[in-house]
Amino acid sequence: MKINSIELKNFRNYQDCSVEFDPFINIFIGKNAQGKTNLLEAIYILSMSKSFKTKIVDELIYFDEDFAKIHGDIMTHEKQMSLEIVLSKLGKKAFINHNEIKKTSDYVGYLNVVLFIPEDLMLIKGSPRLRRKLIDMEISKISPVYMYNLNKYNKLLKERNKYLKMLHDSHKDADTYLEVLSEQMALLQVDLLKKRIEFVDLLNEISTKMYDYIALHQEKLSLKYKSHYQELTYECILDKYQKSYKKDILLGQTNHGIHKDDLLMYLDEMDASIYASQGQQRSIVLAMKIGLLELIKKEIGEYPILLLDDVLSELDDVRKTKLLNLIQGKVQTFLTSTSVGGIHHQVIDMAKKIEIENGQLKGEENGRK
Ligand SMILES: Nc1ncnc2c1ncn2[C@@H]1O[C@H](COP(=O)(O)OP(=O)(O)OP(=O)(O)O)[C@@H](O)[C@H]1O
Repeated sequence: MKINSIELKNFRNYQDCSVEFDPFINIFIGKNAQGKTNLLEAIYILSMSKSFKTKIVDELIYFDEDFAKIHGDIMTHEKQMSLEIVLSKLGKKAFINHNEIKKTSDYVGYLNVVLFIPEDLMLIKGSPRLRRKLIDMEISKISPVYMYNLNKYNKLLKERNKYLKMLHDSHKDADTYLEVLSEQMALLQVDLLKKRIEFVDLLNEISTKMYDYIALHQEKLSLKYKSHYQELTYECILDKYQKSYKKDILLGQTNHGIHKDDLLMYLDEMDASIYASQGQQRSIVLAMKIGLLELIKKEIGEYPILLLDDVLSELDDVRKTKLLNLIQGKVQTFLTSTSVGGIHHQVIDMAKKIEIENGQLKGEENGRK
């Protein structure tokens, strides 16, 4: 899939912007704070209907304006489509081919992106929440049902935690309502967990190969999903709920479930969250991101778009070349850089270079190589 062009109105520091893209490599070049990441963010929002930087819609709208608009013409499965996101003080609206789409799970999936930002290095040593978020985001791109059920689960979890606090504060025991909430959550978890485990198994298979290629066969990467349940059955999950009613009420929260799970990473059986060096962490994240490109291609038959924000400077020449070899001629890629200096000359030669200054594209017609 590809984005042919994008138009922005009042988005971040872009008042009016329109740009056509190269089907393969596009580089946004500019000094600091000119709007390079903002442009990547716009593409990301067009894909996921939300930002990777903020939950506050107002921050996305040009100072003092009432609304922002992101419009993109895309090509997917050889079909041309238009996607549009309108952001205002009232929230956001999503449109496909000018028809409003109310449910996020019906919108996400037409334009798939894989994002790689410097903060992703935190995936290895940061909190399990980051790894769960990655799993959920990536499965949501390929499975609207998963996204829909996950939203339902999160709402139930919020409701259950609120109810547990109430039981705790009023010194009450478990009752029928807690039982009903637990049953509903157990039922949803069977499918959600199955999907997560399948996803991690597939990602493991691909990322292991990618790591082997990137890290020059030095050690073996393996990924494993960590769940709280012995068996993936409704009965087993519900039994665990029932056995932890007392503890849950005492602590006023649900102490197990997919919201507590983790993605474990090993290098030659050693826990990467403890032992991986900086270089190894970069290789793991890169292997996983390329693994995601391949996984999405396998699932939906097309490569997603790759967004690289400031990450090339984090990679050494060997990794840069390997990344380039893996995506060249296959994946539409957008990357940001303050200068062309840090970028492989092969990339520069074939890319469309888009210069950005203070929310304006410098001579769009000069953007071509
Ligand atoms: N809602 C907004 N309205 C107007 N300008 C905004 C808004 N949000 C952010 N900006 C401006 O956008 C600029 C930052 O843009 P961006 O993060 O894309 O920079 P960048 O070119 O990627 O820089 P760096 O190389 O430092 O990462 C800042 O000047 C900031 O003031």
